[in-house]
Amino acid sequence: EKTPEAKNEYTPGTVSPDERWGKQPYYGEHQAGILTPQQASMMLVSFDVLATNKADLERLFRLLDSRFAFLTKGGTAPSMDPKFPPMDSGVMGAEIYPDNLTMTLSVGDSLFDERFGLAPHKPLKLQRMTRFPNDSLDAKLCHGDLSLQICANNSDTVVHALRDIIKYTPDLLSVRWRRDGFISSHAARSQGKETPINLLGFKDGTANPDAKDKPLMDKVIWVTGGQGEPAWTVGGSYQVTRLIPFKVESWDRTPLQEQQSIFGRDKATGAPLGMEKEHDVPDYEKDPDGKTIRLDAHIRLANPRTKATGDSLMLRRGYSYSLGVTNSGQLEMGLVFVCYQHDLEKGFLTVQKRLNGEALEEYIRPNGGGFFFTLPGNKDESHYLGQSLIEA
Ligand SMILES: C=CC1=C(C)c2cc3[nH]c(cc4nc(cc5[nH]c(cc1n2)c(C)c5CCC(=O)O)C(CCC(=O)O)=C4C)c(C)c3C=C
Ligand SMILES: [Fe+2]
Repeated sequence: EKTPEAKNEYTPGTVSPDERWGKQPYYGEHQAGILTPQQASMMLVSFDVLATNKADLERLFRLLDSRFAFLTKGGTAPSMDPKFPPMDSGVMGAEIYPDNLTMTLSVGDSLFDERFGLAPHKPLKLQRMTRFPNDSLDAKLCHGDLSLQICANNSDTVVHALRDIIKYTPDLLSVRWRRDGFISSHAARSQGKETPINLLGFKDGTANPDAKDKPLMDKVIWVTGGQGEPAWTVGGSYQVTRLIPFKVESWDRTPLQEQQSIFGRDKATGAPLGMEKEHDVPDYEKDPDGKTIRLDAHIRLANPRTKATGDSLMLRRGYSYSLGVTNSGQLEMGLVFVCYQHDLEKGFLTVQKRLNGEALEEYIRPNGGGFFFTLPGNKDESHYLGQSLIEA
């Protein structure tokens, strides 16, 4: 009798006949969930660490490592002794499918305070997120000792993974804030070929650097050593998270022409204005006065494509969110902006400074998020995630 997995004849790297058997490798030089093609469902959870000494922080990292390894591999839910609480929440049934689950752990600036003696080992560019001019930050939605990005094909898998982590860490972690996100399952199934559309109706992610280009990823995304970074950070990356509500009621009453000029792209095709195809590259030298793509268009400010600014500075991995309504009756929806880069200053901070004052600001007001450093991957079962930091 074939195992259920064999029946589905799943080959790693392909879409399984039953997508729930899709598996992302857990062990490796880098954590999964960064270069992984975006799964349909995500959750971003920020935690305060309750551990008060380094030994307990190590226990936490070891525990998270073993739960991540189990959940991303999948398996049968452990059997239950009715005298004890069930080992598993049971929300996925008897079979815990891997479902392309990735769990990506990052550490915040506050983890390097006096509690664990880690201050001398802080990543060089890691800092507490500060307010940008158009922000209206809600303290309850900002920062955290840890960030956990959970992504999978289906949201029940994501919720199951969160419940598992919470169950195993009552004395070690407390949730600070969390946000659920989604992209269309059609875009997710295309494995990066189809660009997801955000809740302003624009393709979002088109000009991302090619995640399959390893030399480019080593240049743009991963800390590779030197440049004053502590040795333990090699293989990691800076993670920026921003919660960005949209004023969708006003946006939906804004003329198409204005919407397109704000981004600098055609809404239907995603092509830069004046061009035909989504992946055509704008030539700003031929448009110095912004007659075709205005000078304060989002894509032009984000990436002016001059020799001085360079090209690909970050990998964006954003998700839409949709909650209820605000106290004043407005739809509460927007973008969970997530990006990764090897240098927080050269990446997000430089780009965000250029975006300050952009035309899009009329329709957005960031209210949360934080800056984190994504730990290097755990290379094999004889190690644990975060070991290089604990042993630094
Ligand atoms: C600081 C970094 C960025 C923030 C914050 C940001 C917010 C933000 N972006 C969109 C929608 C789109 N962004 C697009 C392109 C784009 N955005 C950034 C950076 C930030 N965006 C970059 C670096 C780029 C690429 C520019 C380029 O190389 O040409 C696009 C166009 C399509 C694409 O390339 O993805 C859209 C659409 C929203 C809605 C938003 C916050 C509300
Ligand atoms: Fe953008």
